[in-house]
Amino acid sequence: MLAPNHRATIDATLPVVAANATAITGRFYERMLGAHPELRNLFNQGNQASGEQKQALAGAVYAYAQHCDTPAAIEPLLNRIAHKHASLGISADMYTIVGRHLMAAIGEILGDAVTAEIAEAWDTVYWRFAGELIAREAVLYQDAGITPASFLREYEVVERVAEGDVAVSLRLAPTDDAPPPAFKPGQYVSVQVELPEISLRQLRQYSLSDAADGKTLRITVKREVGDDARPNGLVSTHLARHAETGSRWLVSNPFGDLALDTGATTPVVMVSAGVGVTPLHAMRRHLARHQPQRRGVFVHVAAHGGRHILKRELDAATQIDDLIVYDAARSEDRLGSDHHHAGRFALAEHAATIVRPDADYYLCGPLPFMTAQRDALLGQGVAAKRVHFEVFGPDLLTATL
Ligand SMILES: NC(=O)C1=CN([C@@H]2O[C@H](COP(=O)(O)OP(=O)(O)OC[C@H]3O[C@@H](n4cnc5c(N)ncnc54)[C@H](O)[C@@H]3O)[C@@H](O)[C@H]2O)C=CC1
Repeated sequence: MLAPNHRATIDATLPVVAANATAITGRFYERMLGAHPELRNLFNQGNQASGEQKQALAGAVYAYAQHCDTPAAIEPLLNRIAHKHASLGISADMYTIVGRHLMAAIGEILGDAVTAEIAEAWDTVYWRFAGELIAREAVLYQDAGITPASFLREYEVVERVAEGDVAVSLRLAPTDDAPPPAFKPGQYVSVQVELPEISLRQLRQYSLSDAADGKTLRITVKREVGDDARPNGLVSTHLARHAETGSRWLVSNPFGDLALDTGATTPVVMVSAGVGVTPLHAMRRHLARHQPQRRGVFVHVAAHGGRHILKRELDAATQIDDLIVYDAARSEDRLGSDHHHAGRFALAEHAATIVRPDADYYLCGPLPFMTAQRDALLGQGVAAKRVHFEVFGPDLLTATL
């Protein structure tokens, strides 16, 4: 529990910090990356350019300050961040650097309004937040048998398969003799690439798109085309271009808390759009291989057959009912065989197929898609704790819930 005087100060200053949150975190990144340019490698340059990174940090710190005395409310956010940090090799000493620049940025943006008492209360909140993450990350590293200094391992691309017009699946085998680490369906790895064009090394997370086979890991990478707000996906474009069979890459251990409960027997409902299919496809493959009697529904939304990622692997025999939706179907797409619904997907229209007693629901896709499906499921009477989702990239959904 925060001390009562700190709690009162935090509650009194939350509105002004919230109103200035993105200015504070924007200044924080400028200061910190100016003083420690090497840390630029750790931050997604696309998210920096679009401003999503600073919104996400602001959302996380704000949510923590508000809810830190109610662990149940804050637990999912802390776990999600800790998993992401473990996939990036974040070490405990980095929190000192972040803390110093975050407190300095608060002082710069809010000026004289920051009394010694206010600074002390926010410093306390920051260090509790940091302490919670450091502890969780230490456990994740220990369980994986790695340290932040040894979080990457070399893998070779042993198979490369085009997924329609938009993506490529890469099967990766460790170059040492040991098998790859075990993982849960739904988890992701970070892949490191060198980008000489921007003099940076970048790490990006990719969901594992197949169930474990004890020999390889598979990722599926979509070429991300940019727009006014964000540049082309530098890392995915680089991988799509250069990750030929035989090429070698540094890859993290699998992490991620959006994982199928493989010990349960209750129905599983997977709802994805676009490349968001990847973690849910791994769940589907796991069910086909290891729990063929477990029932469920696999809903996937793509524009059309050419954009339907992992389409060729849908036929494994399972108790899973498929609902494939093309919302911009082409003339060659066959309704009834390769898709079951043409037109915009609205979950409520398919509630009789999708909503099942005792089911767990996993959502993955663009943020507006996940928000719409979550709202629709709650509208159908599904309990919020049954709806699992993970925002890839900065966590703007948690910030908006
Ligand atoms: N583990 C994870 O959480 C992963 C998440 N992702 C995320 O998934 C997203 C996938 O993006 P793209 O493939 O570019 O998807 P996209 O933008 O191509 O959309 C896929 C389909 O969903 C439809 N759609 C989008 N919003 C909708 C809504 N609100 N209601 C109904 N239909 C909707 C679109 O019309 C389109 O047919 C990315 O934002 C990525 O960050 C990707 C991989 C893994």
